[in-house]
Amino acid sequence: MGHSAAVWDCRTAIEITKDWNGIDQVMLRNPHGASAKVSLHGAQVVSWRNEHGEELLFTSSKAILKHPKAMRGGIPICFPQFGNCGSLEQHGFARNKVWTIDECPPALHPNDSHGKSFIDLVLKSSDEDLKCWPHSFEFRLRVALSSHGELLLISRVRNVNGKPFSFSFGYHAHLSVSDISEVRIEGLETLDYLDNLSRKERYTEQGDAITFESELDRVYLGAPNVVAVLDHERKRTYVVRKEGLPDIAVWNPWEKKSKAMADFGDDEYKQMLCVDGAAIEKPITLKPGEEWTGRMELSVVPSSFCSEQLL
Ligand SMILES: O=P(O)(O)OC[C@H]1O[C@@H](O)[C@H](O)[C@@H](O)[C@@H]1O
Repeated sequence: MGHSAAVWDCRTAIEITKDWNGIDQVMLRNPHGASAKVSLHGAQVVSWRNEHGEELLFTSSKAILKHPKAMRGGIPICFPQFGNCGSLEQHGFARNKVWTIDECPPALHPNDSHGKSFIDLVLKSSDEDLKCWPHSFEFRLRVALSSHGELLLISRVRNVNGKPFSFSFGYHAHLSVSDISEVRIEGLETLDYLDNLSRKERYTEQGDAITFESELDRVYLGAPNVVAVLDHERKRTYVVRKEGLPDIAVWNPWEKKSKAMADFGDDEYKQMLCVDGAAIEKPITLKPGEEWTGRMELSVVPSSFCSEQLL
């Protein structure tokens, strides 16, 4: 029996199974056959498929699926540190923790629920976390799949500590692309960026789009809230929308670096592009009791949409 959007029952659109480590993972479906899978391991979105069943996120064929390491691919959550800009492990500890399902999350705007299948996850600082990062927090993540197949991630971080704390953050989205050499990013031109390949020095983007012909590892500062990733060969465009996240990080390790990484398959760097909605240059500071919200929405449109219509 088919479902129209009006009678679609979001409760039946969710299924809980186990991931590779026996940790729960949640499958979200929409009425047209699109799906998203979220592991409680790191609250990592590990799959996002369109209504034709095509995978839209990259996962390495050599991904190491061993708790507590985050799998190479999908969308790991980088918190409370993005990259190596602090004293914590690379990209922070949240991606290596087992989150729980949040049965009674504080309310979000009705638009973030209506017509969507979604799951709410929560991570609270453990005694172990407090040893390396002595700030009590509650991190709530909603992952939602809309009836049009868009993937929405909403992070809410609350300071439940007696003192202010600061953190950096990123949705480390591994997009699946046909061939990195054929891909361009529009929306970042003329921006300043920090180049991780030259000691985070600041430069200004000169090109009229970002294209790829070698390793690239940058943080674009004060980026617009909509960025388009055009994949000419697949004739499709990813649209990345963000709110509450000033920066966009862009990463592709290229051949030499990916070969040196145990969890990358041969030449797989060609099929991957990381575009992260992030808060990196200026960490977010929360006073006791304050909450921060950062959202990222991913959608895919045919490449016949020109970027002027999107940006
Ligand atoms: O190997 P990791 O910890 O998942 O990080 C992957 C990459 O993530 C990017 O965001 C960083 O800018 C890179 O420098 C880093 O190599």
